[in-house]
Amino acid sequence: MDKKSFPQFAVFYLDLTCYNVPTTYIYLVKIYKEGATIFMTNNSFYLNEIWSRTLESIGTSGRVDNFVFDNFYKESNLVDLNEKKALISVASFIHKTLLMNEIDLISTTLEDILNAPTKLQCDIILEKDLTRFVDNTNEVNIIESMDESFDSSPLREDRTFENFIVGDCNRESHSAALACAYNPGNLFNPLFIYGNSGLGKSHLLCAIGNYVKKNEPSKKVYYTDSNKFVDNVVNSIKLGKIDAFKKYMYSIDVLLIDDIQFIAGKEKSHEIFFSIFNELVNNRKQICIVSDRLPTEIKGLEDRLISRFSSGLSVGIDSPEFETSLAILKLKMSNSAFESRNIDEEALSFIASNFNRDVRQLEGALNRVLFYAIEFQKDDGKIRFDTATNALRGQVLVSDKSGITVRKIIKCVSEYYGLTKQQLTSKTRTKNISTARQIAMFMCRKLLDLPYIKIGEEFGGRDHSTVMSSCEKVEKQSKASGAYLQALNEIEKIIKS
Ligand SMILES: Nc1ncnc2c1ncn2[C@@H]1O[C@H](COP(=O)(O)OP(=O)(O)OP(=O)(O)O)[C@@H](O)[C@H]1O
Repeated sequence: MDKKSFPQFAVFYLDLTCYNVPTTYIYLVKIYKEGATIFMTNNSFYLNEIWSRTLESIGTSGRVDNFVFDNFYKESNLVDLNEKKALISVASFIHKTLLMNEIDLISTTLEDILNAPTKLQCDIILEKDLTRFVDNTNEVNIIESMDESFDSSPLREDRTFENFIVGDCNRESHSAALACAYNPGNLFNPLFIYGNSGLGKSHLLCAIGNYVKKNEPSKKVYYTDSNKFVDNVVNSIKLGKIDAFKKYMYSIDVLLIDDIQFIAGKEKSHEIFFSIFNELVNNRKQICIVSDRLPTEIKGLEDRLISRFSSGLSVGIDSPEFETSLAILKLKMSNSAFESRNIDEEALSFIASNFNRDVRQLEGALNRVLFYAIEFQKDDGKIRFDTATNALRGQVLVSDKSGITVRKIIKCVSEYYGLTKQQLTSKTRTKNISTARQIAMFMCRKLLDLPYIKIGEEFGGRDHSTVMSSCEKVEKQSKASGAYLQALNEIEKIIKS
């Protein structure tokens, strides 16, 4: 062969008599200087032949209902085959589910037809996924490419660093997220972002993904919430593809996991995630995780995962303060269909100061005002303070009704024990002050469901583990002493009054 002129073509014949197939199997191979690819094959004649014999055998075996056979089996095709694996394509997810249930029958029949010396692993793929892997010149590598189909969650392209408003509440998490996106795998690994619902954690996760995809398109980004991850683990185990799933996950460069708290209690997923975690971190691949609480506060999470999650950087994200809320509202206005509506600063300030528990609440209040304005406003179209207060009247009352805040809890508990508020949040450890402080922390957890870390911050920057053990002590003591329990009940009543 003249080695200087590439590409060249060669024809190979494959002897299939061991499989009792009379068809000659021909490959037209395109040879380059660096290697070769199969340019064309009569693969499909051969596969059709095998598959029609397999179906005939299944159809006449009496093991499948005729209706099912006509509607599901006959609609399938054998699209690839090698000595270890067979790949069958079907039209819909329902077909796939039904045939997966009968995979043993399919594989044993196929093995019989082929007179296969070893066991065959059969996989079922949707036709629509198949087209992604096949082009008209190359029919190979379908089986290898199948592993691409492990579902991720959609990465929201509209959530970027550019449209994330930064303030004191989220500065640290924003900087850490940006640093990870800029230099994945090398700075903080894993990055763990925690905070209450609606504060922008998923937004930051998507922003990391979008940034990497834009600036380093060769890197493989995978975004998933932990429910989807658990589904993938369960399905992969069911389909005998867990090794393929792990292999696929090992190939990811940036793994973004939302709401990790939902993995709690799912033992098998813990195990799989643990090995994926170690593999990625050891290979300097970036992992970013978000949760509504610190790893140590997630009940039902294995210790080894807690320690892995805590081994990188954990950053919190808080409720937006007034200025950040105002800036977010202005951004949302400029991006909304109501961009042209004129809303005055006072109306925005009203929303920013009354609905800033989280950003979702801010967005909801703004939308309510905008729709209210369209529905009821008959003046010059400018949305003013009174339009906003009218639109949100009921909502403000509702949020005012409970009225319980950390400040109120500290005030009530300190008054109950004849202490000052400063004593309650101080470092003093005298018994009566410690007892009152523990109760106040416990009430913050019970009545406001605040994360331990947040309670710690409110009580003079205490460690979350101190808060956790204070709450446990109060619970224990309330079970041991009737008088203590009575005091607790009285305090709770005062706080709620
Ligand atoms: N700083 C911010 N700037 C602009 N938009 C923000 C900001 N923070 C949050 N948002 C917006 O608020 C909404 C809720 O944010 P997101 O879904 O990221 O919250 P989350 O903390 O992940 O909540 P959950 O835990 O419930 O999933 C989204 O529309 C997001 O774009």
